[in-house]
Amino acid sequence: MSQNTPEIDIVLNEDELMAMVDQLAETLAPRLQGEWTAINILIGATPFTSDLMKALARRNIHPVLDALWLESYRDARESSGRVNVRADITRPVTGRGVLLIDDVFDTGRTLAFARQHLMTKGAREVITVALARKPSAPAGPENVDYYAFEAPERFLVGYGMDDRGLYRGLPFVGALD
Ligand SMILES: O=P(O)(O)OC[C@H]1O[C@H](OP(=O)(O)OP(=O)(O)O)[C@H](O)[C@@H]1O
Ligand SMILES: Nc1nc2[nH]cnc2c(=O)[nH]1
Repeated sequence: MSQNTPEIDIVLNEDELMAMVDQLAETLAPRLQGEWTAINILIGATPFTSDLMKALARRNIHPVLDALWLESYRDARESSGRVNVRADITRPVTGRGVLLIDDVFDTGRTLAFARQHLMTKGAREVITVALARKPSAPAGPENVDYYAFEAPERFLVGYGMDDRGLYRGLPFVGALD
């Protein structure tokens, strides 16, 4: 990488990522029968959502795809403690199952907010899925329902995850100090 790029340690390479996403789709497929909406939590979950949707489609599962733009970190490496809605979903979810898709589950605030937001809109049930789960993330009833891997307690970048807007396009998951 260029001189101005910090040292990024590879946590998961592209092949490992694809295998994990495929395994998640295999696990989720039996639960996604009937009327489901998959919601990409913008911006970070976009590459993961794209690959998960393809893996589900290969299993003949075709949820409606929508997006919910939430923001709580902006350019910081710690949560602001508030979740702001920058743009809401575009189709009703009343009576539908909702699969909320996020890249990383850290303090759990974003998915807790999103779950409540979708239940208030009348979703029949909400399932949460994240690519990565931090070891310090909430357990018990606040836990994410499904995740692909337990990440190190470091700041993750790549495969959608950013540092001040950078590195979302990296095809692997990396960690910065
Ligand atoms: O579990 P939490 O502590 O809430 O952290 C997880 C959230 O943090 C990031 O969002 P961010 O606010 O940085 O927006 P982004 O998706 O645009 O990067 C990430 O995409 C998750 O949505
Ligand atoms: N990019 C990025 N965003 C996060 N939001 C919560 N945790 C993280 C993280 O480790 N990396």
